[in-house]
Amino acid sequence: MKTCLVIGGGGFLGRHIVEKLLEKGYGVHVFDIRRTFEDKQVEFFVGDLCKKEDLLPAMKDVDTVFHCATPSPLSNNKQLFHAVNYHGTKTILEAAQEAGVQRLVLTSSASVVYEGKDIVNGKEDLPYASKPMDYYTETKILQEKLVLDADSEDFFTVAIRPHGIFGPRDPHMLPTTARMAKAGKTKFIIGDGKNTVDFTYVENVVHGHILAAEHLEKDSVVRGKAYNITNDDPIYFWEFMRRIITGLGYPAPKYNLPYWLVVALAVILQFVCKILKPIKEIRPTFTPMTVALAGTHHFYSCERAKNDMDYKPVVPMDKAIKLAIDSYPELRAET
Ligand SMILES: NC(=O)C1=CN([C@@H]2O[C@H](COP(=O)(O)OP(=O)(O)OC[C@H]3O[C@@H](n4cnc5c(N)ncnc54)[C@H](OP(=O)(O)O)[C@@H]3O)[C@@H](O)[C@H]2O)C=CC1
Ligand SMILES: CC(C)CCC[C@@H](C)[C@H]1CC[C@H]2C3=C(CC[C@]12C)[C@@]1(C)CCC(=O)C[C@@H]1CC3
Repeated sequence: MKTCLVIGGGGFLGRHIVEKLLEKGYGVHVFDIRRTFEDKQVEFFVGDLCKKEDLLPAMKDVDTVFHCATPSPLSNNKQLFHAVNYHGTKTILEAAQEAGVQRLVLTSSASVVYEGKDIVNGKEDLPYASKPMDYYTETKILQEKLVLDADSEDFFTVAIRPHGIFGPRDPHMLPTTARMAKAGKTKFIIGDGKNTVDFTYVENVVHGHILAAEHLEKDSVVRGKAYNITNDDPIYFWEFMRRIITGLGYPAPKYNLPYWLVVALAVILQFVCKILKPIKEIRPTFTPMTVALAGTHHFYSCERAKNDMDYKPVVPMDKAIKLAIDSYPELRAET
């Protein structure tokens, strides 16, 4: 593993992987649809991962590819998800093999096994969701299968399944929560507030990716496998949210709403949005998927990563929450 290419390296997780690779002395190429930062140590390639001719120059002399590009998981664009996550990943695999790349680490998602029902200490051998709740999950499943099936004698692959990533420059968790808090929409707890979930600090996710890449050798057990990577410290969803919301200076959620009621409202809202789509595109924060995530248990075992690649989180939850909040002074409530 000498020169690495990070596809999606201009995004949240990708850029953290880039920073750690540089710190560890690797050569780094970045491929992304737009340039998001400048760094003299990095060769930045702007292009569309759906185009092999865009990818090939970025893969020259690269031995390891990290693929962590995706359209926003909170979008509902079926065509875009299929084009980028499925067909684009196929194109990446073809280009990588043509360019002589030896290893590919995919950022998958623990959500590939989640379909809105409780998951308690879920292991990697749970079946893929038979009814994925959104196009994001549907195409993450297709993508992961493609990548794991591509493992071969001279091209080694592995998939990392993080869950609920947060940290500096996170585009979803803290910004969405702060926006809702500012609009006075975080007064309510969905369900009894006792559902336990994983939230994972970005540096732990990076650590899991780099360990996987460093273990990806000919006789390694990690080849062709998926690995859950979490903080290994499940927390009540609403305790985590309370700490983020109050940490940003907003009042804690305090009124409970029945879970079934909010699910029903989200399903109705989704139906209304579908009808209105030709006239006006609306993207509600509360979809059946986000409501399910807020009201069910979903936490995962990382025993496999501990056993096969000696994984252990490097940043504990208390410190992670503090670092994340401190990194976002602009999201704080005005006083
Ligand atoms: N965030 C989370 O909680 C979790 C994320 N994951 C996975 O982690 C990975 C990284 O996610 P995250 O860092 O949060 O996402 P980001 O949106 O921050 O990063 C993804 C990057 O990919 C770019 N991209 C999108 N389409 C293309 C394309 N066609 N060609 C080239 N680049 C493209 C995006 O550009 P642009 O922004 O312009 O679209 C963006 O820079 C993804 O695979 C995601 O599925 C897994 C579990 C949880
Ligand atoms: C309920 C509100 C106070 C706060 C809303 C927060 C949500 C925006 C986030 C809570 C769980 C998050 C999550 C993801 C995106 C952001 C949340 C819905 C993912 C769907 C991102 C992509 C994945 O692979 C799985 C994540 C699960 C958790």
